[in-house]
Amino acid sequence: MHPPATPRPLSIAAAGPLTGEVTVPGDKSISHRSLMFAGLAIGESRIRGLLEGEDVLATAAAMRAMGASIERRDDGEWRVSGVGVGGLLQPQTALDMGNSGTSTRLLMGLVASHPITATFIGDASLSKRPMGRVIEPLSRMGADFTASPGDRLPLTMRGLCPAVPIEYRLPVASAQVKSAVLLAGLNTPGITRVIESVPTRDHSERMLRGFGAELTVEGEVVSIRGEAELRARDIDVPGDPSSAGFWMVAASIVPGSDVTIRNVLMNPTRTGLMTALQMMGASIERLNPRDVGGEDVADLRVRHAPLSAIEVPPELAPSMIDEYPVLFVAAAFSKGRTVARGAHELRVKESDRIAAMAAALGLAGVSVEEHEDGLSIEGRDGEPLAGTGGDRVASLLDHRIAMAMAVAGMHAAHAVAIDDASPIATSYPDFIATAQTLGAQPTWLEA
Ligand SMILES: O=C(O)C1=C[C@@H](OP(=O)(O)O)[C@@H](O)[C@H](O)C1
Ligand SMILES: C=C(OP(=O)(O)O)C(=O)O
Repeated sequence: MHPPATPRPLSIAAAGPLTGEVTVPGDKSISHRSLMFAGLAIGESRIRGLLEGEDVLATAAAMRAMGASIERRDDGEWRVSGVGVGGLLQPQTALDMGNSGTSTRLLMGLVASHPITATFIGDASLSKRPMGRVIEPLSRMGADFTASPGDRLPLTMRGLCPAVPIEYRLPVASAQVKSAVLLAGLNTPGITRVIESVPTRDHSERMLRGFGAELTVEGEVVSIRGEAELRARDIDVPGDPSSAGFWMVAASIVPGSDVTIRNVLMNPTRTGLMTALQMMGASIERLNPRDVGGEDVADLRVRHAPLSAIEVPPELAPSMIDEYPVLFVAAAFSKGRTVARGAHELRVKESDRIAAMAAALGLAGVSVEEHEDGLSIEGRDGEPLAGTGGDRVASLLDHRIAMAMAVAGMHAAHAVAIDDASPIATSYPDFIATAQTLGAQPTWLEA
């Protein structure tokens, strides 16, 4: 198994308004896919703005282990020369996926239709997450699996070439499962179809088309023609709306704040948090809207505003699935009781995010009711949080819990302490430094 990182306890307390400009790192979903698709394409792709977080670096290492040439230049641009669809090589050692569900499930899709055997391992968090949701369709396409009990990592899979095209109706709203099947379809003769009744992020569809795959979306049906040839291209990765979400909430809850977040991806499958915050009364202005490589991008100016509780529409869930932890923080400062249901998927992320946030907010003095599929939160109508006293919030190897609770600390009478902030490096290595530039005062504690 992946060795655990040394825990890095952190404390954060109110330090006045947050002001200034931030640039968030490249979108995580697009970064993973850039490396995978460029790694399968013919020719050299150049990628600018890649997220250099641990999750994406795990994807880079795995693609290298299967033959792609991937280099980072000193100016931050990444150059990738691919192996061609069908050209992935047998990895010589186990593929270490670290903490990353996206790397694991999408790469399993790629391996499924190549004539190679690969072992996937991950950290303690990833090793608890369900892989049956991809094992099931990929087995139908002909891949063979030996997984740990409960269809978990470590697992070894053997791809089949040629694989069998399938038509697959997603039993769960998941872009990772959709993408795994489409990626397996890339090297499968004929047409592979995925039917999704609830739309999820569509980066695989947009980007595969951009790389030259024959992919169509008709209503709920996504179809890809296999034995595709992908051609290298240049990619500018826009800023990650999930990372921007922390500053949207921080600026909304800390009195006097005025923060501009530059270059944020505004793909409508990703803007659910912004919609929910605006329903709560947040002041978020979309500035300078533009198109970057086929994606909508804008700068966001967020100013402090009193927030009101809402019933979070469950249909927003897929477009804000990773943002619930920080939405729960916004709810804790709102006037009234916020109810967020229909988000059962949160139980199978890096941690059980429903239980983790109920415990974390409870420790910081917020009254929370846990439901099987969400939380109800009694808002404090703008009053600062009490803080965690002598206790520390458990981040449970989950970057989003650590960052959400750091945001909560930015409007707390006494510090919010977090037992381990090291998971933040999986998706947002500069988060703490950025918090400091905006005026927050995080302090590292003794382990
Ligand atoms: O496809 C992707 O890039 C992702 C899909 C989502 O997972 P699910 O497909 O499990 O909902 C999301 O939580 C994850 O952070 C990234
Ligand atoms: C769920 C997440 O990522 P992954 O599934 O890739 O681990 C996340 O980033 O919140």
